[in-house]
Amino acid sequence: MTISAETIPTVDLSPWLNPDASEEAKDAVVKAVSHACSTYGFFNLVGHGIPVEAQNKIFECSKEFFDLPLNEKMKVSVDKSLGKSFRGYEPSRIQTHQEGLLPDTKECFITGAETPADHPDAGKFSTGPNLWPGTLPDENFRQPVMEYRARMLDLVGILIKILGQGLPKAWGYSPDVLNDILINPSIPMRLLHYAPETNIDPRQFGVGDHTDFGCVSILLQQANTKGLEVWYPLTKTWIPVPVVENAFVINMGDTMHRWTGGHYRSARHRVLISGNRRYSVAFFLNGNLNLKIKPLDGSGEEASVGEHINLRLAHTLGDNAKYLK
Ligand SMILES: O=C(O)CCC(=O)C(=O)O
Ligand SMILES: [Fe+2]
Repeated sequence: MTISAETIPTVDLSPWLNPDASEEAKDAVVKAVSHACSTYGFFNLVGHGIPVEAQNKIFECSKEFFDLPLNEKMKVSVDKSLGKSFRGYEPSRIQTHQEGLLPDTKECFITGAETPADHPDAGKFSTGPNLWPGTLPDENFRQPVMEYRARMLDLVGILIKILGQGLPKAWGYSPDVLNDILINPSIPMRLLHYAPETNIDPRQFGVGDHTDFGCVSILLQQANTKGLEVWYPLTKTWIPVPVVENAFVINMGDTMHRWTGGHYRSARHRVLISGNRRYSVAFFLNGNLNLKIKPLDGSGEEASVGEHINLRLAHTLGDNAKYLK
């Protein structure tokens, strides 16, 4: 694979999923993923086996939801979610990632693992029942959203195994070393909508310069759109993340960065605004919130996954962090 400052790599997962593929072919997938994550922290994934119909369906769900009148969307706004579960509609201009920037223009609809309200953990950070808009029939919205989430959970499980195998051999860990992150994981997913903007202020972004908080993020970009960029420190430039046909963008978050002593890089990224509408879907493996992780390279202190992520989210919400209290 060539290192190019113009774009991020594309990795083909199909040999990993093919029971007849050779060990060499599977090993080449591990090497390609590991290289992409340690160099860029970002790559496009093809050959993942998730049908195009499932990708189109989730965008249909997004359109149905975001087309609702604001008062309907506000009926499921995040301030109505149980305790600190942080589910439902987050309106535009709520989250600010850097001092000096204006709040993000994106609006989003957040779901997570479905935990009933009477479960002992319901209401804890990122844990609880989802909020579903009453006006959208289950079969048009709730069911396909939950089906898509299940596909993402399967895919992220595969990625965690590959990432575990791709860690430096000199560290001496079993390839299963990352697997505990998948036990009862926090897995928020955001349907995202960027409305066309006419007044373009240089401090305004769809999503401002940030890193993701969790372990692994899986992003689906709408075809024929642009705006996502990733910071590449070697050239000190923002690299556009192109929409590759039938691909998911995979990126590493802060928890993975910290866990691997920075070996897998949580890269800064942002979404530019434009006069064009854009939809995307972001699935985040935060992981098991109770898990205590210590950098695998021996470089730092132990930290709990949940505390780390809660603090990072609260910071970006500023006054709106009341939703987490
Ligand atoms: O919409 C996108 O392309 C990226 C969204 C993103 O970075 C995020 O939600 O963390
Ligand atoms: Fe992000």
